[in-house]
Amino acid sequence: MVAVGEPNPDLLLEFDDVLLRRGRNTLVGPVDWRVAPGERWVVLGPNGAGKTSLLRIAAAELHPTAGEAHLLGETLGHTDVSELRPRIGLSSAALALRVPGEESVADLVVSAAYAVLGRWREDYDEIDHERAREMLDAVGAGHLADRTYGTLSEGERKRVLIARSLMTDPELLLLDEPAAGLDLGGREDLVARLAELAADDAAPGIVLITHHVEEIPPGFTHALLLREGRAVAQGPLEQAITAENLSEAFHQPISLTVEHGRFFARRKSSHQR
Ligand SMILES: Nc1ncnc2c1ncn2[C@@H]1O[C@H](COP(=O)(O)OP(=O)(O)OP(=O)(O)O)[C@@H](O)[C@H]1O
Repeated sequence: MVAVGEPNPDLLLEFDDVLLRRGRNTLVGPVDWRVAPGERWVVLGPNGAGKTSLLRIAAAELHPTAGEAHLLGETLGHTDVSELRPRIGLSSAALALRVPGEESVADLVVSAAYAVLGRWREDYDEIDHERAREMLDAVGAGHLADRTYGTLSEGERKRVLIARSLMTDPELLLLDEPAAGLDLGGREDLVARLAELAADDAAPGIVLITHHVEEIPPGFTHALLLREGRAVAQGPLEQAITAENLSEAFHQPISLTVEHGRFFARRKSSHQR
């Protein structure tokens, strides 16, 4: 029996009535949300729904204004976030923008082990270099190790940043719109890689943010649909991703098809309504 207010040690993430306000605006919440080990979540919602804000709390980058956020058995506001953050892998557009163009891919990945951006020391342990190579291989980017970040395509950058976020062997992996800006081939390639990661029992718990149901990799298990900071639906994927819930989240009539574990959505034409 876990006392109220105490983190449940069996959960990776536990949000109780989490609320995030900036000025008069409520960006998130109140939201209750639980992520257990082995689960692969997608967080879906329209622009401005609060997805990135929610993820930044999950990354221990922001504290909730109200409610309680427990991460990996620790409670935000009652723990040293500098010890918590290395246990959480994060790949986001904000991080991508901070990477210097001249940074080598191998250094960018290996430096994650030291929670720094940019290679700040000359010598990393060989074991770190080996792991960096393994992580790059795991996302199909092993051949890019000697390139500089600035020379990579958008799709290659996304894969390298995911390799970096896996470097510390995190318990929770947070991916903020990893397929944004990718062309069709790049998206499909990334979705396939993420499906492989999702199927890997040794992989951490995963939370992936997207606007598009087409980007949900097969093997993902749960979904949280957000609208105006609140959960429209959450739970096992097939129960949460429905035409009805998507219509509510995106505030328009949506029709949905599912083929071989992939979802496809479009707006209903007027004669379908
Ligand atoms: N510091 C801030 N002060 C006030 N409002 C903010 C602040 N940061 C974000 N917002 C607003 O909060 C809302 C949620 O933003 P957030 O980036 O979390 O949404 P999102 O679902 O990730 O959006 P998108 O899909 O467009 O990236 C938006 O309306 C945004 O303008």
